[in-house]
Amino acid sequence: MQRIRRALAELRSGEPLFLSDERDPSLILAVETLNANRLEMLKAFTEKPLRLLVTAHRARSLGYATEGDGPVALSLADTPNIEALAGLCCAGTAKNQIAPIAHLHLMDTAAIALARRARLLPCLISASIAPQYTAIVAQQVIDGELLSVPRPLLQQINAQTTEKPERISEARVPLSESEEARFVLYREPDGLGEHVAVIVGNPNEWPDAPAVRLHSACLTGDLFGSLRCDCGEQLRRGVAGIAAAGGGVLLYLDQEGRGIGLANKLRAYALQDSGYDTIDADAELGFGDDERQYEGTAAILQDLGIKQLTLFTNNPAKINALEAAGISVKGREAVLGELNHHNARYLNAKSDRAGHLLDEILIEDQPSR
Ligand SMILES: Nc1nc2c(ncn2[C@@H]2O[C@H](COP(=O)(O)OP(=O)(O)OP(=O)(O)O)[C@@H](O)[C@H]2O)c(=O)[nH]1
Ligand SMILES: [Zn+2]
Repeated sequence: MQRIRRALAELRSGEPLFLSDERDPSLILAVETLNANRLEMLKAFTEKPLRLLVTAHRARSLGYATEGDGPVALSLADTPNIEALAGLCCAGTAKNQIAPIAHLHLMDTAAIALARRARLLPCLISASIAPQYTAIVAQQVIDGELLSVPRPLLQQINAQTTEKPERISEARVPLSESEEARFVLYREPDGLGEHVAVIVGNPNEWPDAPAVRLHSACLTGDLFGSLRCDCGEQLRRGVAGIAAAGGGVLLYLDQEGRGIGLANKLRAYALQDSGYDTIDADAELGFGDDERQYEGTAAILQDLGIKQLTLFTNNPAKINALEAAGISVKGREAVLGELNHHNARYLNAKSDRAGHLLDEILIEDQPSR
């Protein structure tokens, strides 16, 4: 776990990682952190063309006929240029500069999972280390200049998401929508994610299936009242609804941008301003429709003693995810925000493409801007 945490930090700060696989020892770097020096450094260790690792979503949006969820490796010409690389990772002008497909290495899938977990663009550059440089790389690892990530460790990256968040601290926080409220903070085992359970009302007086809302963080909507989405209203109405239903929990989940992080959500917003809808924009960036995971969420509910609940949501996928994790969803209540001309396109896409139950507010299709 400690090494995975360090690997996430290295990747985010633009340091290379040494993937110490016997067959294909290589250095990887996140493309969004690339600069001319870092690119030269990678090239200095290899005699083969550099490879670009992208997700299946990104490969498909680049026009590759790939099936399944696994990543795709592209073979880069001798002198890849940073702008063209960025264009291959993120919607840009590079679609006509299609590179040939390269061989996948055993650690590629886990490496892409690591980039996702680091909430970076899931796009990595990889350099196979030429045999004459392995001793230099080994020395850098010994000197602490380079972090080595062995294959078994990297393969744990997905498995670790099933570890339970830990209860850290709590306090009474009266809210305008419910004066009787306590905030309980849970920390993910990787030490990065933090979720808050807002306990509304007195748990001893809750109904048998207490009201629960799983609210995914939305800095723009929750804090600033962004008109691009409906989150801020849903947050406040969620607390009020839970209080009116006799109490329960609003879980404020560290899942900004449907799990892709704020940096990527802002990238997706920029794409939406050039015509993509919310789902296609995420696909252009290499992400699926919804990258959120709910195993930790179910563990928090269990820690709070909740085995059955009434869910405040319009998203059937959340009901399915909780049921799959062993929590019984006895009923559903809608939590609606307000339709406006900035969020109409977003809400329509959620209804038409992601199956959200929003008929009550989607009276008519309005232009987005
Ligand atoms: N990637 C991405 N995330 C967005 C966008 N707009 C809002 N979000 C995020 O979406 C999450 C909220 O998801 P929604 O689809 O609005 O609602 P939900 O949580 O699935 O369902 P409800 O329970 O009905 O609210 C928050 O994490 C927001 O930050 C967008 O255009 N792109
Ligand atoms: Zn929002």
